[in-house]
Amino acid sequence: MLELNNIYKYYNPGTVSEVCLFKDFNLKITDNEFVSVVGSNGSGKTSMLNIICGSIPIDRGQILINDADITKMKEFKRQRRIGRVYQNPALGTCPHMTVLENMAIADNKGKPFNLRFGTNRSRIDYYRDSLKSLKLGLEDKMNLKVGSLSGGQRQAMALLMTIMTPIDFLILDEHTAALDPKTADLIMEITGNIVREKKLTTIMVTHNLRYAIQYGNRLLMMHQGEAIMDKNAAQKEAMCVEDILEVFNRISIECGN
Ligand SMILES: Nc1ncnc2c1ncn2[C@@H]1O[C@H](COP(=O)(O)OP(=O)(O)OP(=O)(O)O)[C@@H](O)[C@H]1O
Repeated sequence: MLELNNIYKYYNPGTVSEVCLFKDFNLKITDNEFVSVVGSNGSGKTSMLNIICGSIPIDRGQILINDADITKMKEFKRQRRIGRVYQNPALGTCPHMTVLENMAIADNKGKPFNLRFGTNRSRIDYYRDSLKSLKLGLEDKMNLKVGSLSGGQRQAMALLMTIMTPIDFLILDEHTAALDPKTADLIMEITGNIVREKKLTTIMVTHNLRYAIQYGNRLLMMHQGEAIMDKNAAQKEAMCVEDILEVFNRISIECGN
């Protein structure tokens, strides 16, 4: 269980451009939930993910994972339990290293660094099988530099590398936004399979309302630092894209847009 309790977050505090984004913000995400998060630009989605991952500090409040207080835990330590895939496929992989080397690095995340070649025949076979499961032919490109792969192939690899070591949470930060529609569909299919097979608790921020409806068992809508809509699996099941659009329109009228 992940808990954000009574979170306050200010940007540029004490200046003329001070922004209070989160004011007593609360959110609980239970194990095996797959939460789709939607919301207008600037509603606080990425800031919420950054707070969970420890990429930005909070001004007040508490972050708990399974009752353990991680509020002060550094980002690199949280990364052992929280995997994150970004919008930019280049962020999750190392372009100058081969597919095999990238896989080996992900496999050895958190292990002590040494100069031995960190993989062996059985691990290579395991990487090949894992890559094969993506159905992108990457198992035949293990000696190619990752920088020569397409954005979709790199994003699929980034996903695979994120779940190579056991994690408690998978954070997807608009991870299909930079891909063409067909590749985005494919990455979402791979995402759905991985989340189901690994039973990962997942938070997916997306502007694609179709994905928000189709994937996940909970739907959140953020607005001005608040979760203004929170639908459980059954309620979400009964929703369609037009229902979300209707809420978007209502709040934008209320805001005078
Ligand atoms: N580093 C920062 N300094 C100042 N203000 C910031 C900073 N990061 C975010 N903000 C402000 O906080 C608000 C929320 O931003 P955030 O990026 O979390 O929104 P978002 O919902 O992820 O938006 P988008 O859909 O455009 O990615 C915005 O008003 C933004 O300008």
